[in-house]
Amino acid sequence: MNHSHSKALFARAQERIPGGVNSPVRAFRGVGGDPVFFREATGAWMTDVDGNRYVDLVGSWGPLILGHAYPPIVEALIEAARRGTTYGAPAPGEVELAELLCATVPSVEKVRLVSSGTEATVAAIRLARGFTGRDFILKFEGCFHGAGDPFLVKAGSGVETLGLPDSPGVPAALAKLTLTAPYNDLEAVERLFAEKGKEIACAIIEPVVGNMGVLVPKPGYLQGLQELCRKHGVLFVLDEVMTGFRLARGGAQELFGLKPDLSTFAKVVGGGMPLGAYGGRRDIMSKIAPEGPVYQSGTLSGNPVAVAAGLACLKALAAPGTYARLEQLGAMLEQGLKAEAQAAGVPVTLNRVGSMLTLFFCDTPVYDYASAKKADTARFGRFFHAMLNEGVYLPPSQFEAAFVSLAIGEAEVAHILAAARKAFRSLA
Ligand SMILES: Cc1ncc(COP(=O)(O)O)c(C=O)c1O
Ligand SMILES: NCC(=O)CCC(=O)O
Repeated sequence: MNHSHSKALFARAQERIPGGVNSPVRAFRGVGGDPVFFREATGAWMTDVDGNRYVDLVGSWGPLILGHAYPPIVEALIEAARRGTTYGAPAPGEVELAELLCATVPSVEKVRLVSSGTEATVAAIRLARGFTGRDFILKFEGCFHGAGDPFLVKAGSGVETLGLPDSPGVPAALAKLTLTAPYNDLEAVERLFAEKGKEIACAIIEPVVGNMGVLVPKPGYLQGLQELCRKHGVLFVLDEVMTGFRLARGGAQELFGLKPDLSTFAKVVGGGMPLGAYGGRRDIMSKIAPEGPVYQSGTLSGNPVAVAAGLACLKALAAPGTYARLEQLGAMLEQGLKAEAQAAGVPVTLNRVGSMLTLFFCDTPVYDYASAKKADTARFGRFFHAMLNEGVYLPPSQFEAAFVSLAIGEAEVAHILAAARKAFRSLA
């Protein structure tokens, strides 16, 4: 594959953009080599600036559950843009989207729209602190909740890929307020709450983790965490930025029967446009300004073009069979990838929930941060490049989730598995 135009653009980009990218995970630091620049994408396929084509298993890191340039979304946002790209004043679509969110996710009684997942999680933490009057928060080792200060402590995703577990620039006094516990370990939370429970405003968690690769919650783990939170007056915050509208229409909380106090959303809810949301219990959400004293704002919050894309996306996902189809596609890939790895004699652990999956290059189970770190990242890097060369775009890090979209059909599944056969054999 020729990547000369990508290489030339990357050289220029590095002069003027830190690391040549506008978000660290896009650089190929976790797999080596230079990132590919893209010029267009439709459905399941992306075309790079050199004309190479790839089946996309990144989906812009989660939003593109319907594939690229899904026509009803494109039409909705063109139509919205014609009526003005932003008003800085309320508009009907915001009410419609808020009502739809509350109707779809019953724990959400009131919701505020923002422009990214990071904004949603930062606001949810401020609100939890403002509501409880407590300063500490609990997060889980290797979980990622965006690039807000409170979360850059034992964070996953690009922070893990680059080996920057605790970012400079976050004052130590602030980082000290973020407590951590291993994912999938209730006893650790029990011990922590026994000691410090009364000072902890909230526990925030990725219900199914995507940001150290996919990790599946042990049976009863999330329910147990919810109970422990209730017992200690700690707000239970589900970060559904990746899982919302993806694992089920009502997100991971529907799948696992949870009732969080607050939830955060982004990615799918914006249909590929910059849109996030946080919401939950009415009494808690009523503390947000101007109804209450906890301040949070945004010039482009509830942007009419983003809202139109979000509404079109959520309406399309309401079609019968959506989540069964995503499960079927995920299962086909899981079975096929495992079979190809086994045939080539390459040990792997494949974690999957619905349309989120990660192939870990290790033969031991992966259920927390420590076990994820056992994966052979150098081997993943070689697999990644072999797949890229065969026209499959995977997330460029062992510690990220691959996302399956509804644009993937039987032909794309066959393409991915044929590429994997070659890629696994090249490792053996
Ligand atoms: C679980 C989770 N929470 C929050 C975020 C932050 O979202 P954004 O990148 O839109 O700020 C992300 C992804 O970045 C995420 O995966
Ligand atoms: N796991 C990474 C993401 O979900 C967000 C992508 C980004 O940080 O650019």
